[in-house]
Amino acid sequence: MTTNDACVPDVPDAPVTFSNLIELESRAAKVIPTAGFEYIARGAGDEQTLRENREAFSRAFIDQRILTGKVVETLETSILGVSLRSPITIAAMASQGIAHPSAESGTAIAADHVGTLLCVSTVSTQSLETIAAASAGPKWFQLYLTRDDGFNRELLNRARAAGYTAVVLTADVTVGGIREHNRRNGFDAGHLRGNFIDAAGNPRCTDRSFQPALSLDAISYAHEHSGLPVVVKGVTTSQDALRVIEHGAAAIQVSNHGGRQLDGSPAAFTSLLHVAESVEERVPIIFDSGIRRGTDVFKAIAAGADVVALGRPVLYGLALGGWRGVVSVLEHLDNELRTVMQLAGAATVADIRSTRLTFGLTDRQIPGYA
Ligand SMILES: Cc1cc2nc3c(=O)[nH]c(=O)nc-3n(C[C@H](O)[C@H](O)[C@H](O)COP(=O)(O)O)c2cc1C
Ligand SMILES: O=C(O)C(=O)c1ccccc1
Repeated sequence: MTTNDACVPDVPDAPVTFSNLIELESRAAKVIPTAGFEYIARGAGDEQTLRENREAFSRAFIDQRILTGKVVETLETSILGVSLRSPITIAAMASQGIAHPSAESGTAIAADHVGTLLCVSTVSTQSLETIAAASAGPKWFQLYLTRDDGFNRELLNRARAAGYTAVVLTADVTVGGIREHNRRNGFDAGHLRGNFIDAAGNPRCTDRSFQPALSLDAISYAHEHSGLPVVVKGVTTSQDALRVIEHGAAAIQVSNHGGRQLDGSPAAFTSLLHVAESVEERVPIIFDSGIRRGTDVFKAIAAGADVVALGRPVLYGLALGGWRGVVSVLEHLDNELRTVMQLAGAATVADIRSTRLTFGLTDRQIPGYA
């Protein structure tokens, strides 16, 4: 037994009440054992990028439109043919059994309940088939390429066979990020990998380590062996956005992995501003890293994202209230977004897209400042 599975909380499925998603973190810290909590909550290195993911939103302001006569009509939207009740989807997150015994199945039930999309990690606690069977809702499969080619092909086949409708190729984990807390805590989630064992519990993969030499060929590889559209996750620059689109990406996910990989990379929101301008709507854009408020969702869409993906708060909801806790988290963020839309004069997601953002001036830039 390792420190992280010492006492996974078996909290009953029940709605969770809270004021905002930020305060959920300290609540979750009380129920998830320390090693697992730090694995989820913290970032790489000095956590400069983790902090900046939040800070960047506070420098962008929403140009409010008044006297429009508009009332919020719908939050509905779609991405790669998937209809969503709201532009808020769930990011791929590994080892969800750390947060709650229902693990990814709990998250899948919640996603279906609220009508959103779930992205399932290669390194999920439960197998991708178990998670697919837990709910009927739409699912994408997040791919980490291992060094075992046969296993990679098998995974992609399994994902298609189980009904996943896209592959999300994560490109920013060519090696694990520098996460000192995990070393200090002796944290190892390696035993929590449902896709890497067969029904009898035997290993399915000869070398579980991830492929460090990822190149653009991985896009066509993932597409050929799954027959599914490929989303490239971990795009932070315009140049890379254009390169992956040229090499067949059906969509891109602007993300810095929630500040868990390259510390010192810019806020994902800062990256989005550049990337969206260069992409010019050639492919849809999914955005993640740092979304905690309805205003963040609004700003990301106004900056050019089609949908956002929510990370850590989903696991906090799972830890605090099982699948019903995840529903509380998603509904809360939807409600905040609805209020922000109404105040800003946006009746639909398309209206959010056409809202302009203003960027904070420093005192010295304010006209008339001496
Ligand atoms: C506990 C945890 C596990 C994660 N595991 C994966 C993973 O297996 N694959 C992946 O592509 N991203 C993974 N991510 C990154 C998320 O997909 C997403 O980029 C990030 O959490 C978004 O930032 P946020 O948590 O600030 O919302 C993980 C994130 C967390 C918090
Ligand atoms: O922890 C993560 O963010 C992550 O993506 C990951 C990478 C390798 C194994 C497990 C999770």
